[in-house]
Amino acid sequence: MSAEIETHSDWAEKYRPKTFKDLIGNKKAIHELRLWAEDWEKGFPEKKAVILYGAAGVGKTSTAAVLASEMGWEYVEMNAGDQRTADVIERIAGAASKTTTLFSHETDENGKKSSGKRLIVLDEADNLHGTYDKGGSKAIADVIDKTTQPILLIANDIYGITQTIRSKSLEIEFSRIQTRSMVPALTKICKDEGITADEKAILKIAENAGGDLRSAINDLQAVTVGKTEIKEEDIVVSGRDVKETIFKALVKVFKGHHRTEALDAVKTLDETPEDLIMWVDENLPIQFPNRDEKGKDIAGINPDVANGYKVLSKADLYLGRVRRRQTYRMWRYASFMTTVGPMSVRSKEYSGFIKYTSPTRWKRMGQSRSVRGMRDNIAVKISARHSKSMRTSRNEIIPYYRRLMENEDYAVALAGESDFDMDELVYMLKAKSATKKVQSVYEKSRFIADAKRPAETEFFKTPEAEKRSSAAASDKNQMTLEDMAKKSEEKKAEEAKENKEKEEKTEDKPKNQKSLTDFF
Ligand SMILES: Nc1ncnc2c1ncn2[C@@H]1O[C@H](COP(=O)(O)OP(=O)(O)OP(=O)(O)O)[C@@H](O)[C@H]1O
Repeated sequence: MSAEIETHSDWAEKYRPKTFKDLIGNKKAIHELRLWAEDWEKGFPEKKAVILYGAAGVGKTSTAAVLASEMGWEYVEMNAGDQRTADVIERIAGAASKTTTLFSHETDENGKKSSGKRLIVLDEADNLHGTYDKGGSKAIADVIDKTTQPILLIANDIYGITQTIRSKSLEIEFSRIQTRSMVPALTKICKDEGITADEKAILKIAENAGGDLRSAINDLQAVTVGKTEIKEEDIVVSGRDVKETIFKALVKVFKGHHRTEALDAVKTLDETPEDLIMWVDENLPIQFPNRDEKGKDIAGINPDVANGYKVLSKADLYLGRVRRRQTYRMWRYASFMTTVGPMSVRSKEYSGFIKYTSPTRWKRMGQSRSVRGMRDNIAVKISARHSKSMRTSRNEIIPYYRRLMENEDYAVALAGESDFDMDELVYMLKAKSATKKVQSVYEKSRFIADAKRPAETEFFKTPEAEKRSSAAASDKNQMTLEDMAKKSEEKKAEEAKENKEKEEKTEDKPKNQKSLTDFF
C-alpha cells in the first residue's frame, strides 16, 4: 500500500478532547493533576514529575495535552519512536527542561497568557528497557532531578517504570471508563456524524470495549461504515456465548472419562490454547477441592491438583516454544495436555455441581501486558513501514489498518507486507483468538511476507516457508540454476586472470618494497 494513510478520518482523533470539560471520567485523577500543575505555577511542587498510568484508551494522553493547553504551557513530546537513548533524552528533554520558552509570558493565539512553562511529556515510559532505550531510565531520573520544567510520564503499567523514577514522581492512576459514561460520548458522536443509533446498540459497543474509550469509538466507526442507522443486531460481539461453550467443554475436561470426547469439545471452541490453559489453570483447584468423600477439608495439597499443575506446566512449555519459534504445530500438543491432562491425573470422582470461574484475574494481569506489548510490536512494524512515529502508528494507523483488514484481501496483503504473526493478526482482525479465519489469512499472508524477507534470513526459514517460497519461485529457480552455472564459470576465469596479473606485478616489485595492502 503506497498511498499515504489518511489519518483525519479517524474518529478517535477527530473527537480528541480539547478542554477539561470534554474529558470523560477520572475526575479525581484530573483534579490531582491540576493541583500539581498549579504548584508549578507557584514555584516547585514536591515532586517535579508526574506519572499518569492506567489502561489504554482512557484519556491519559488527551489529559496531558489538555493540561498544557489550559495552563498555557508549551507541549514538548518524546515518544518511543524517538529512540530514547540516554543521549537523546538528555539532549531533548534535558535542554527543554532547563530553558524557558521563547514566548514566556506572552499571550498565545487564543489570547491565553503563557507562564513560559514547558510540559515535557514522555509517552510509553514503561517501555524504556528495549535496545532503543539503553540508559533511558537513568537519563530520565537525572532530568527529573535537574528540571526547572514540569515533566509528565505516561504509562500503561506502573511496574514497568523503575523504582528510582517512581520515587521522584507523583503517581496518578487513570481507571477504565465506565460504560454509563461512555454511552453519552458515543451518542454525541453519532449525532455529530448524522447517524441514528439505537440505544441498545450504543450500550453494547460500550460494554464490549471494556473501559477503553478509544476502542469503543473505533468500533462505533467500524460498524457505521456506509450506514446512517445502527441497530442492536449490527453489533455482533458477545462474551456470553463463549462462556457457555467453554463451560460445557470444561465439564468434560474435569469430570469426563473419554479423552476423545473432551478433545472434540475443545476443538469446537473458538479459544486459543493460551486461553484454554488459563481456564483450566483457574478452575483446577476449584474442581479438585481439598475435601474427602464426606466433604471434610483434608490437610495439605490435593495430589490431583499438584499433578494437574505438573501437566499444565508441560503444556505451557509447548506454548512458550510456539511463541518463540512461531511453530503453531505445537499448539496441538499443548491443547492435548491441557485437555486430557486433568482427566488422566484425577485419582477419584468429584461429584456435585461446582461453578466455573472465568480466568478474569489472571487474564487481566496477563492480557493488559500482552495486548499492550503486542500493540507496541505491531506499531514498531507499522512505523518502520510508513516512517511514522510510534504514537501515530499506534493511535492512528493501527485503527485504520484494522478497518481496512475487515476486507479479507486487504487483510492478507497488509498482514504479509507488515509480517504480522498469528497473535498480532488476532488483534488486527479483532478476533477473540486464532480462529480458522485468522489462520487462513495468516497462511495466505506468508507468501507475501516470505517473498519480502531478505535473502540472509533464508537459513532460518521453517520447512513450510521453504516449501512455499520454492513453490512460488520454482520457474525462477530453474533459470537461476543455469545462470548460476554460467556465472560460476565466468567468475573462475576472471579470478584466474586476476591471479596471473598479481603474480606478474609481484615479480616486478623490489623485494624490500611493501605495498600498503601488505600491512593489513
Ligand atoms: N477520558 C476520555 N475522555 C474523552 N475522550 C477520550 C477519553 N479517553 C479516551 N478518549 C478518546 O480516545 C482517544 C484516545 O485517548 P488517549 O490517547 O488520551 O488515551 P490513552 O489513555 O493515552 O491511551 P494509550 O495508553 O493507548 O496512549 C482520544 O482521542 C479520544 O477520542
